[in-house]
Amino acid sequence: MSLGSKDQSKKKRIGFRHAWNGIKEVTRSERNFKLHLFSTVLVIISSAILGLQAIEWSVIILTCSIVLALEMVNSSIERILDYLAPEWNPLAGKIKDIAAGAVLVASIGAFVIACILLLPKLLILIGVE
Ligand SMILES: Nc1ncnc2c1ncn2[C@@H]1O[C@H](COP(=O)(O)OP(=O)(O)OP(=O)(O)O)[C@@H](O)[C@H]1O
Repeated sequence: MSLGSKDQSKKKRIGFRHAWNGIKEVTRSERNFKLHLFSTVLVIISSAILGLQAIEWSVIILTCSIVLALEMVNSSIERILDYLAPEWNPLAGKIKDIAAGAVLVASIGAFVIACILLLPKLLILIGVE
């Protein structure tokens, strides 16, 4: 039986609320996510002050979103493993390390991109170049 359009839009709203609850949960409980969120806000404020072009904004937003989303996936993997394998287990440890490594790779990439896009404009702004 197919859902009516009213039921479908209610289902979509509920799905969005669950996703929002997930964002609130990691913001509340994950120190690393808070750190990445703070860095994202800092980069966005700096980008606004330095006047990036549309394509540069797109790269910055995409990069920051990837880091935040990966941090959330990493937190989910940690919780799944804490639930399925609460005791010490070498395989669980390796899986957690790999997931944390994925976040680190994306974070290093984001840092390099932020330097490439923001540093030259910052140097011009403070009159070094
Ligand atoms: N059940 C386990 N068995 C073996 N090693 C584990 C286990 N749980 C955690 N570890 C090791 O401790 C590290 C930290 O795991 P933890 O679940 O405490 O994540 P965390 O401190 O929140 O890490 P992150 O900074 O990546 O969010 C893992 O990367 C892994 O090396």
